[in-house]
Amino acid sequence: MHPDFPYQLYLVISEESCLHYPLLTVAEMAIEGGVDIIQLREKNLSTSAFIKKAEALKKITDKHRIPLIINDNLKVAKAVDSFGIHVGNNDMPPTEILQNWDKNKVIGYSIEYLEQLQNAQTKAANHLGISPIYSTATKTDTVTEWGLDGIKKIRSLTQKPLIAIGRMDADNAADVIKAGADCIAVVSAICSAEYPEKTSKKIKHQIQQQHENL
Ligand SMILES: Cc1ncc(COP(=O)(O)OP(=O)(O)O)c(N)n1
Ligand SMILES: Cc1nc(C(=O)O)sc1CCOP(=O)(O)O
Ligand SMILES: [Mg+2]
Repeated sequence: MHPDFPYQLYLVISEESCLHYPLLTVAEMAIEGGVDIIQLREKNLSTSAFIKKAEALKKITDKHRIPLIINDNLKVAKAVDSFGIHVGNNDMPPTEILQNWDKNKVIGYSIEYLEQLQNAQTKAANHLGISPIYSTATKTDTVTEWGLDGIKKIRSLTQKPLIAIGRMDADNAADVIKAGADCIAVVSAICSAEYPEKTSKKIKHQIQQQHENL
């Protein structure tokens, strides 16, 4: 486990991605199954509707004492006093977030190009999303498909916590951890599962087993 990011299974959730139950139900089931951290990623809500949903989700994450990350929107993150925010190359950059939010807040930043590892945004970020490991129908505006070799390369260039995202599931989680990722981020494998708790448990087990072997 990375000392600066003691989370192994990261749920990225939106209402749209939840196929069998409402978002709050999926979140609670996933936490029961071992999810350690949750990001609320609502790309089509107004800021006020995003805040309402984030407030409802934060009640659950607070109850279970796990961190809530807000995708993209600093106003929402501030309104709910979230643990942190996740941004990519088309969002407010980490350096600007640092200037406009409490210094103890946590910033995640997506890595799409190797050159980003040398930039000021990576330096300002607390952890990095490897974006994506494998191409996925859940997010189609991506550039690099990093694969296992990409994870190894990025691992050799930075000590920051690495979050693997993009078509992650129980079948590939162990290989991704073995390649150097610290944490696995999941949307559809959990949100579209008939049994989100059982699926989360399965993925978490694969991650933990692999961490023990390293
Ligand atoms: C953990 C994690 N990693 C990467 C992303 C992608 O962020 P971004 O590149 O800003 O794309 P959108 O999610 O905003 O579409 C993420 N959200 N979480
Ligand atoms: C939110 C997100 N970001 C990505 C990136 O590559 O940066 S891929 C992605 C969606 C991942 O969904 P699934 O687990 O269903 O493949
Ligand atoms: Mg973004």
